[in-house]
Amino acid sequence: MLSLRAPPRTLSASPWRRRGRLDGFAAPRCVSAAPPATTLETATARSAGVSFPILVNGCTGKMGVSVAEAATSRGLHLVPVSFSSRENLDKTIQVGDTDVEIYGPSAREDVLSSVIDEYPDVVVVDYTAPDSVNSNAELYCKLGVPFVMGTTGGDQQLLYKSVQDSENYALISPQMGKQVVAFLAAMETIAEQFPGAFSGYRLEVLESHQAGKLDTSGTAKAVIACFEKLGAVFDMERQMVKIRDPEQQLYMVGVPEEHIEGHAFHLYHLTSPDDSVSFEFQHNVCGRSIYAEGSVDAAVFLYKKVQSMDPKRIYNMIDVLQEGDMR
Ligand SMILES: NC(=O)C1=CN([C@@H]2O[C@H](COP(=O)(O)OP(=O)(O)OC[C@H]3O[C@@H](n4cnc5c(N)ncnc54)[C@H](OP(=O)(O)O)[C@@H]3O)[C@@H](O)[C@H]2O)C=CC1
Ligand SMILES: O=C(O)C1=N[C@H](C(=O)O)C[C@H](O)C1
Repeated sequence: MLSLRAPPRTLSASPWRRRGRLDGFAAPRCVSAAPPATTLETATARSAGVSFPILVNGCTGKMGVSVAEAATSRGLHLVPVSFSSRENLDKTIQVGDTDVEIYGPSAREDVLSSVIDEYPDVVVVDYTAPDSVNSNAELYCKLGVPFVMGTTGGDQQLLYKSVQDSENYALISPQMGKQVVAFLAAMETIAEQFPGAFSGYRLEVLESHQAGKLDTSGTAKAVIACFEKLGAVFDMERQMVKIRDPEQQLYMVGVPEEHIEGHAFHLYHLTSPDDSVSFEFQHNVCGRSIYAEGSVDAAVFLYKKVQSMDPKRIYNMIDVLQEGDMR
């Protein structure tokens, strides 16, 4: 177990350690996960003309249940079905007034087909696990059901290929939080307009998430891709600092104790070749409400695209933001 006095080796040469208690990595003041009632009312009113069935896959998990709750709060019809990687779970999850029945892998194709028969305009939102991204996407594409892929990891190239080949509708994004999506959009714009502007700069990246997170942050990977276009050099395997130890998160990163089990802190530090210039960017999120609300925005956006038979078919959250469809 690592302590403040003995920082992890991976952090030993980093700017975060030089600052002692990572004091620049301060947590936001996180109060409540629930948005104020007035915001919900506004959102419900805004999506009043749009109501459709939504199936959230991964309701045994934390994001799945948060999205299901946000969807019902926004007046969408939650399909009372979700899937698990476990067979014969014989479990229901209560979300508001809905009892969501959980099915195992062997039943998922038949059950999803029946759902599509009953709710032909259903949209699926997927928050499962990195190792199910591709097989789940294959199934949604095979059955022609539009889906929002919030789950990170898997083979992203294959994911896009499955959607392209099937001509299905999908929205894929490792990041659903509006303000972080805006930051990512800004990074993509800078990278496109000024490629090589940070040539030779050293990049250091730290990401801290709850211990149960299986993969490296998909958001960090997307931001790093932009820094690479800007000319910074980064070796994902060797240089990425992933913090999953609650003690380090509490004492070194500064995550509030109540958010140790649900946070996403990211820090990117750039240093010029002669050490005379440095840049630092951070986005620190406590809880999951911004992703849950963004996921519902994504489902509403995708539903509208399907209804209007939009030819683009594959979208990301920057598309949603650009069309002014994020609350
Ligand atoms: N895009 C974004 O903005 C965000 C993305 N994420 C991503 O969402 C994913 C889930 O995160 P989180 O909810 O915190 O993780 P959890 O571990 O809490 O939940 C994931 C759930 O997926 C279930 N699961 C695993 N395999 C399958 C499968 N094949 N079919 C159906 N369900 C399955 C597991 O349940 P069981 O054991 O019953 O199978 C588990 O409960 C991660 O990839 C994370 O990175 C998270 C936050 C924001
Ligand atoms: O697993 C999480 O929690 C999160 N995953 C996403 C990612 O991998 O980028 C988004 C956010 O960091 C929360």
